Amino acid sequence: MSQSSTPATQSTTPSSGNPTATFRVEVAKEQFVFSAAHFITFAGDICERIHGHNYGVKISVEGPLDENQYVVDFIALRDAVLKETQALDHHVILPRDHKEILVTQDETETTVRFRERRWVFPNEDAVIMPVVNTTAEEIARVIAENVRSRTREQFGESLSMIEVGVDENCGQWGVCRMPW
Ligand SMILES: Nc1nc2c(c(=O)[nH]1)N=C([C@H](O)[C@H](O)COP(=O)(O)OP(=O)(O)OP(=O)(O)O)CN2
Repeated sequence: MSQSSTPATQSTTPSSGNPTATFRVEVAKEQFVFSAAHFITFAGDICERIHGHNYGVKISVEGPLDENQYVVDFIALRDAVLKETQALDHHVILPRDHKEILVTQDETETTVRFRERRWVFPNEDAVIMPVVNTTAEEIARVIAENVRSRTREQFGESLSMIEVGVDENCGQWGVCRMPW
């Protein structure tokens, strides 16, 4: 017989080939790109001009193998990340928690103030993110938290770690790693 007669759902000992092995799934697809505008402050009070990036994303999760010998299904993880990248694509990303970049919304418009400067966007163009500064590191954290909550029911509690990297500019990665 060319195929195993063992059904995929039969319980196996995780990492049965080598009990000391650990496993990780990484997904880094060309589709994981989002084009978005942002600006940050740095060095205390320097506020960048608004500008855009073609951000890239990669993700990995660590944990034991399941009955399929998967950490998690690539496809499920890929689709969860795509929901995040698609929600950010062609938007301006604004910080919710910055002390001086103040973001307010009325029924139609999002107004942003930094000292004497002011920017106004249609609400549908703006994503207000729960971050202090919209750095690659903080965007990575939010994507990691969102993917974790989106997939927790499906992937269960046995995973140990999730890590998301956000690339701002062809190799400049901010990475966030957190417990599952
Ligand atoms: N650790 C981090 N460092 C920096 C971040 C960051 O998120 N994490 N972000 C920035 C700025 O957003 C900056 O705009 C980065 O953009 P970039 O285009 O790479 O910078 P340049 O304008 O110098 O690049 P060009 O290639 O000249 O366009 C800075 N640091």
